[in-house]
Amino acid sequence: MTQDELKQAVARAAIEYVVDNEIIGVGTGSTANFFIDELAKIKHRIKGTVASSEATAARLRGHGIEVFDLNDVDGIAVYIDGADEITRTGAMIKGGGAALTREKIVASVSKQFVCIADGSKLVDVMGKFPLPVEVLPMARASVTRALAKLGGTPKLRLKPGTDEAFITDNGGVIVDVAGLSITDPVALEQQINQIVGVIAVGLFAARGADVCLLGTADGVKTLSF
Ligand SMILES: O=C[C@H](O)[C@H](O)[C@H](O)COP(=O)(O)O
Repeated sequence: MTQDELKQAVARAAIEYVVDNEIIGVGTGSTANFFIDELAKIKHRIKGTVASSEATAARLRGHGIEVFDLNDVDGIAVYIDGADEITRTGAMIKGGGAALTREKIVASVSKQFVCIADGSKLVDVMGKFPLPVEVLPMARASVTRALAKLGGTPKLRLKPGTDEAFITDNGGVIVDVAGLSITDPVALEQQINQIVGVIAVGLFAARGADVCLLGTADGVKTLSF
């Protein structure tokens, strides 16, 4: 099976977790996109969605699925999203698609977090995937210096093919920290959150996934945390 076929398989399996007549939180990225396409087939069953990025909102609306502002909903039954890395305890690195801050906000108000990922994302120790940190532009240099002290190599994310900083949906920039070996994700998440100028860090450890649907050659495996 190709990686895309694995992503499609977990996206299909995630439909089981959609709660009828409720608001569904929807993540960002290639795996989440497969999920949106599956959700479109049962859109009549849900009340609507909250999106974790402008790109996701546009794809949902393109399918005729209602997208609510988070401020206009009382709660979210389930949040479904991909990950860049996930451990066997449900901690994740997210933000490869630059949507980490809104993803974290939507996840924080959702009753259940269902991670959908192809098998390559499951790791024993996170950090092979550079850790994304969203930063206020005026604090780029000071936050980069603080992140360097943690032992990794921070690098400003650029717009593809340019030497200009990539700008997020929130007007922030992303600093990707390579070369970390994240043995205590909860502690590192807390430590990075305390750096002044950090908007959010792409470590989802204090609030990790509740369930992971992992696409493997032997089928979709369900990990519960
Ligand atoms: O900002 C993007 C998100 O955190 C994605 O969920 C993550 O990067 C995984 O994306 P993909 O499903 O494309 O591998």
